[in-house]
Amino acid sequence: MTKFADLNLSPALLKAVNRMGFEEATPIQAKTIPLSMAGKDLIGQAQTGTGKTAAFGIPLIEKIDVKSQHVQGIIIAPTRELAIQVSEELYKIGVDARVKVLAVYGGSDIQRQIRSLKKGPHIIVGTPGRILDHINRRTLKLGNVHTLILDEADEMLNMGFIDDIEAILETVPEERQTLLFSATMPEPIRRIAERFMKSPETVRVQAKEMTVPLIEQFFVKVPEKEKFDVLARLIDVQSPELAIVFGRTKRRVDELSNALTVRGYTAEGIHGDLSQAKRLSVLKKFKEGKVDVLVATDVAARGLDISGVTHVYNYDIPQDPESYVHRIGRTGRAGKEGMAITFVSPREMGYLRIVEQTTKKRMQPMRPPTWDEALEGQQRITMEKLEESIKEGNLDEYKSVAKDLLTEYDDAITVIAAALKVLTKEPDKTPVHITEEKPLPQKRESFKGGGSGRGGENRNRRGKSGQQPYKGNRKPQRRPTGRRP
Ligand SMILES: Nc1ncnc2c1ncn2[C@@H]1O[C@H](COP(=O)(O)OP(=O)(O)OP(=O)(O)O)[C@@H](O)[C@H]1O
Ligand SMILES: [Mg+2]
Repeated sequence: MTKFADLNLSPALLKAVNRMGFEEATPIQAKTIPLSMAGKDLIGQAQTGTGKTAAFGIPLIEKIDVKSQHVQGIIIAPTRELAIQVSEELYKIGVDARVKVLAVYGGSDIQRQIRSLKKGPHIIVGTPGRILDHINRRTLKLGNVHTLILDEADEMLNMGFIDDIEAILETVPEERQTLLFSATMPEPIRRIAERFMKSPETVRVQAKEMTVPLIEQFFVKVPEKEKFDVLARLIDVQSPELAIVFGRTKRRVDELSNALTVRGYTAEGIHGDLSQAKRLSVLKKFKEGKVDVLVATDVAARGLDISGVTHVYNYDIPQDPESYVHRIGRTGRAGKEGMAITFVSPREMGYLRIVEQTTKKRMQPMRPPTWDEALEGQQRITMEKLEESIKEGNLDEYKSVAKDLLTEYDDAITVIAAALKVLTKEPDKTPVHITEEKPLPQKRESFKGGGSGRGGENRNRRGKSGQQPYKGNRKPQRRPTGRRP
């Protein structure tokens, strides 16, 4: 175990890290902070939620000359929400050292950003498009940058982003330090990455699996038509504290969040077609617990750190394994438990295998809950609320009404049953419309190019009898009762 005090940090940084409640450095922090402080180029790969932000943030803050007015560090992130989050974490780390951090991202007032840029921030965190925009307007000059960081590096070097990244790199001095971090780093992308770096060291936190062991992983084989009812029942049974439902398309996200709302859940959607103001307000409500279910495209898959997310539902299985790793990584962060459930239509089973081969972790089959089981789940929530209320006491104002009721109807069981019924959100059967998505193009289930010893026969042994009933899955955290009306 490495203490931050053993990492040669300045007093201001130690103070900040303490205030943030970090007791020990996580493995990726312990391994990369010294290398990074020594000026090495690095590719850092470690599981989701293991503190990669502070792993690159702490050494960067240490290297900032606060007397200078120049931008000295630049961090590029794939989404606006992530850029904001990273800038907030860096602000917390650097506040005692008086390091100024600014987030620049699309969809927000550029003139205001320009005014902030004039105030001499030391570190810029931004999305590629907006950073380039500022470079082209000459409102952002990177000639004094000594450290460049790509958060979610594999995503940033993905085809969609690479031109922008190259254009940004051209304006940063050659003798910079370059740091790349992600939970995933497919080999072809790593090769691209090395072109931008000077004899980089790859630091991988050795883990058996690419995903976090504290996340229980399940799949439900379910025809497209039945997915929505299964989702609703699972939410009823498992009563997540906060849940994220990932859908494949923007239309899917809109339809799912509407349908969930119709059925009485507090759900909202987030995707790239919404205004930035809307995206931020949805996310804020979710963080505050005013929305229980966030329905999202992959725009929310990478990097977002929201405490209290106990369940991730993949309404559609993601097309590539990396996306799966990042999506489910929105739960099970910083040592907490979580549960991930992936819906697979029968024709998409091949994708499930490919995901498992990449993560080196099997998903357990789960049987969809029945209506009765969903009702039991909701009744359990009501019971928890009641028990809590009994413990709290303070019921005097209700006791005389209770006495009246019991005098009028002398069967106490009937009275309590009626009260329970009124308080319980019964699984709702209101019809909803979800447009059917075409399944992904079929992939063969067989394992090409082997080596892991996990051939098809294991998979075939998973008969129906091997499926876990939902009940066996303890829910990771109790939702504080009384959240959902
Ligand atoms: N040493 C530490 N001790 C305790 N908590 C920490 C420590 N370092 C970071 N954290 C917290 O852990 C959470 C996850 O960190 P972070 O978002 O950096 O993870 P990540 O590795 O970047 O994940 P992802 O791959 O999903 O982006 C954050 O809330 C962060 O503040
Ligand atoms: Mg991260």
